[in-house]
Formats: sequence, structure tokens, C-alpha cells
Amino acid sequence: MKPVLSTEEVRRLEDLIEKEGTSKAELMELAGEFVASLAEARSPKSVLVLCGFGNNGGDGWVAADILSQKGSDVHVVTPVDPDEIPSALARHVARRTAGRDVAVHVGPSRDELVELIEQSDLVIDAILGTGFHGELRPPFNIWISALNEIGASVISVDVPSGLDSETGERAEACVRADLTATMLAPKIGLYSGDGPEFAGELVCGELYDNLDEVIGEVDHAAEFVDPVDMADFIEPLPGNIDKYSRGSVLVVAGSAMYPGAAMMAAKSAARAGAGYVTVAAPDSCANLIRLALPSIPVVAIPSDSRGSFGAAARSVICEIAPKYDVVLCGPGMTTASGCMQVVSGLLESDVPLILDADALNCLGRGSIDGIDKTPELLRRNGALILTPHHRELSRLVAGDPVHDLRSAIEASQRILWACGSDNMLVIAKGPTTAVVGVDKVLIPTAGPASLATAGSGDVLSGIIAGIVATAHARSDAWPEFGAYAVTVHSYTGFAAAAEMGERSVIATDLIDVIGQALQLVEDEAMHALTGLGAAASKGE
Ligand SMILES: NC(=O)C1=CN([C@@H]2O[C@H](COP(=O)(O)OP(=O)(O)OC[C@H]3O[C@@H](n4cnc5c(N)ncnc54)[C@H](OP(=O)(O)O)[C@@H]3O)[C@@H](O)[C@H]2O)[C@@H](O)CC1
Ligand SMILES: [K+]
Repeated sequence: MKPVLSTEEVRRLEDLIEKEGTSKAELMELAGEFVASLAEARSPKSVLVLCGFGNNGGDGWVAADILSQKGSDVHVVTPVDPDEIPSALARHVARRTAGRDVAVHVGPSRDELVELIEQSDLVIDAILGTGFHGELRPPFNIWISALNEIGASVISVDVPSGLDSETGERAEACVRADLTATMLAPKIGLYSGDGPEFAGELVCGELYDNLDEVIGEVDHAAEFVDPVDMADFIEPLPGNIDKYSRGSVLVVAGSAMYPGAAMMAAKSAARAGAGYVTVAAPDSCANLIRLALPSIPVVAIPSDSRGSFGAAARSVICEIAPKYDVVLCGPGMTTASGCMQVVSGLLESDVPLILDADALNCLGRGSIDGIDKTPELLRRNGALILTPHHRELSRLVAGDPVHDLRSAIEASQRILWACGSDNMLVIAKGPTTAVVGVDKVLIPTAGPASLATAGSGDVLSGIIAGIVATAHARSDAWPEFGAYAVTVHSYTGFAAAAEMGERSVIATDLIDVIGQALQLVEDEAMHALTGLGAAASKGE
């Protein structure tokens, strides 16, 4: 797992590294070398380096110097003369570079800048890094809009200029990079909000030899989880198991209005490896589900007049629930009063429980000022996983805005910390999904845009249930299993897009490729472990 840091955590890390004997000036040299090596790999004849006032600019000046020594034709654009650069570290390297074989352009007009961009094969964006804040001031807004308009090939240093490294919010003008060379550790804003779209490919320069030791001494906003980190959680099926010991799931879901959600969640749980999946659905839709899923038993539960779970549902469901390794409750269920009672009944039981979709809406409706203010609703002996998307999560915390990764992590942590429960997990779904436990945040590989389709969430909750059920002996590692499930879901997106085309994928396609996705994740994990490289390329 790779640490993902907040801006403050990066500053603390730099201070620690300095205490260990590597100065910030040395780090700047290493950062510049790293950027230059990435640029060199593209064999540019002519490179344009756009430098700002701060240390991000300093990294750019160092890279410019190295590239010119290696034979590239290098131009540097700076808003002020090197002698007037306010950051002492950056001023030092700027003066040094300006005295060498590099063409320096101080405060060019927009037209002059456009000409320089057009003449270069590669642009290095060292305008703003972690120090960017507030509204983007001239001339940088003009530089950035010119750069984006021309569509130049761009390597951004640390973060794309104009992107807030903490929130991932972008200024009106923000560099659209092909590659972002981030220093020491990725910044959380690169995964949040506009970050993934503007950063392009992300590579991290570790810069410091003992980074692994020092980085453990600062908090981590999150950890990025690769398929290789899943290797411990992928086990071959032993020969001596039966359908029950392989993991059993009860899917409490569906209504006359939304029977499909129950079908997709149940089928996904089975495809993800659970040996025995049962659906408990209102009798209004039970027969439909039976017909659609011949391999899955369906328990018909008395409905209300609208075809949702009725008043008797709670006692029937709570009686059968403890027989299963995991209960998944919510898809397509509606928030009728019978459903609210089912959710509260299941919460009172000890069975490991996943609450998704309408079960979360029932929870939200059952608390007055947000569930973080009524943690007693969620305190239980059994494990609990909540799988809200941003709107559901916002409803759970009484309407506080949740619109990106960072706000999703904050809202999830508020719920978890209020409950103080270490057997609880929030899987906050979004373009980048976070698996938030009481003491760790995991960010699994994000899937393609094809996952943004109706029913995709039902597939994910089914995959989570299937994977968690098969891992019943290891409930201590639910965050890791949650991250594994999210990764598999992401890979269903890649695999389905490869078959159907990214725009045409529908949720049922995702279910059909769960097996392929499991295999892709496993192959990638094993190849990385055995040093063969990531040969499995996401379904390509
Ligand atoms: N992490 C590491 O280990 C290492 C980090 N290193 C590098 O240091 C970078 C951080 O450097 P940094 O702190 O000097 O900040 P940086 O991003 O250059 O910007 C500050 C300047 O921008 C200005 N400015 C701010 N907002 C603005 C706006 N809206 N519009 C216009 N201007 C604005 C701001 O002006 P001020 O707000 O002070 O008036 C100030 O002059 C980091 O990203 C990485 O690349 C490496 O060198 C070594 C290893
Ligand atoms: K930058």
C-alpha cells in the first residue's frame, strides 16, 4: 500500500527528512532530477519549462538545467527575473540555471508564450505546487489557458498547476497534464475532485532513500491499494469445501417497483464467490426474481400494499438472518415503514451486515440530525459495512455537502469516530471510492467511466457481500477485503468496456465479467509479486 498524504502531512514529512540530514535544497535537486528523467524518456528536442515564484518553480529550474546539459534545447518562462524570485531556494537554482545554456524569458506576452509553446515538443509545468491557494492570479491564469488551448504535451511537477493539492478542486484555469510527477508521496487532491481528470498518469518520485522508514512517522490521509496488495487476500478454493463453507449471503432487497436491484446484487454475490446466496424479497416480486435467478432460492416476505416489505417482514427476516455469514440489505428496497423496521431489526442482531442503497436512506430517515449525532443506532456487536454514494452519505450526515473524495472521507470518519467502533466500515462510493475504517482509509484502483451506470452500485454491494462472505474467518481485515471488492468492481468496468465499448456498458454486463475481473486482479497481483510486472492489463 502506498501512502497518500495531505499537504500538511507532506510538510511534516519534509521537516522530518531535513532532521534526518537531507535538506529541502537537496530535495529540490532530487525532485528536478526526477522530472528531468521523466522528460528525457520522451526524447524531446525542445523543452519549455514554465516556472512560478515558489519551490515548485525551483524544481522546474533544476530540471531545465539538467535537460539542457543533456542536449535538449531548453527555454524557461518565469514571471520575474531570477534575482527577484521570492523563494530563496528557488532563487538560488534559478540564478544558477540562468547562467548556463538555457534561454530565459521573463514575463512574456500571451502571443510570445503561445509561440514558445508551439515550438516545443514538451512543456514542464512548474508553475504552482502544494503552495497554491485562493484565486489563480495573473499571469498564471493566462499561461495555463494558453497551454491547455494548444494541447501541448505536459508533465506537471508535483500537481497540475491550478489544482488544490488538498481538495482536488481546480481553479478556472488548471493545467491538463499528460503525466504528473508527484514528489515523495501522492497528494490526496490528486485522487479527489478534479484531480484524477487533470493529473493524467501519476508517477511518484520517492527522492529519499529511507523514505519507507520516515513516512511511517507522519499520519497518512489515505493509502493507495494496488492489486499486488490483495495478494494475501486471494486464496485458491480448497478442495474440501461445500456450498455453505464457501460463504453464504442473504440478500434482503427488492420491491414491486425495483426487483432488478435484488437480482443484480444476488447474482453478483454468487459470481464473486459466495457458495450459497438466498434472496429475501417482498412476495410482490419474489416470483419474478425466482424466474430470473433459477440457481438462487428466494424467500417471499409479506409485502405492504405498494409491494415493499410489510409489517411482518422484520421478524421473518431477523429469524433467518443469523444462518448466513453476511446479510446484504437495501438494493431496490424502498424506504417504506416495513423496510425501516427491517433495517433496525438487522442492526439489533449480531449478524455481519452490509447496508446499501435504500437501507442507508432508511437509516438517514431514522436519525434526526445525522447518524453521526445518533451513533447508538449503529453500535452493535456484529460487523457493519455502509456503502453510500456521495448523495447518500450526505443524507446520512444531515445534508452536509459531500461532493468529492476528501469530503466523503471526512463525513465517513465523522460517522465512524462517533460510533467508535472498530468493526465498522464505510465504503464511500464515487469516481474515486474510499474504504474508510476507524483507523485507516484505503483508496483502491478506480474504475472507468463505464461504471457510472444505473445498477452499478447493486453490483458492487453484491461483490462486497460475496467477497466478505468467503472471508468469514478474517473479519479483522474487512477494510482490505472491502478494497479488494472495490478493485474487482473497477476491473469489471475495464473488462466490460473492452467487450462492449465504454459508453455501452450496462450493469448486467458487469456481472457477467466478475469472474474475468477476479482473474485480472489475481494475475496482476501475482505477476507483480513474482516480479514479472503487471502483465494483465485491465482487459485490454
Ligand atoms: N514535498 C516535497 O518534499 C518537496 C517539494 N518540493 C516542491 O515544492 C513545492 C511547494 O513549494 P512552495 O511551498 O514554495 O509552493 P508553490 O506551490 O511553489 O507556490 C508558492 C508560490 O505560488 C504563489 N501562489 C500561491 N497561490 C497563488 C495563486 N492563486 N496565484 C498566483 N500565485 C500563487 C505563492 O505566492 P503567495 O501566496 O505567497 O503570495 C508563492 O509565491 C511542491 O509542490 C514541490 O514541487 C520540492 O522542491 C522538494 C521536495
Ligand atoms: K505544477
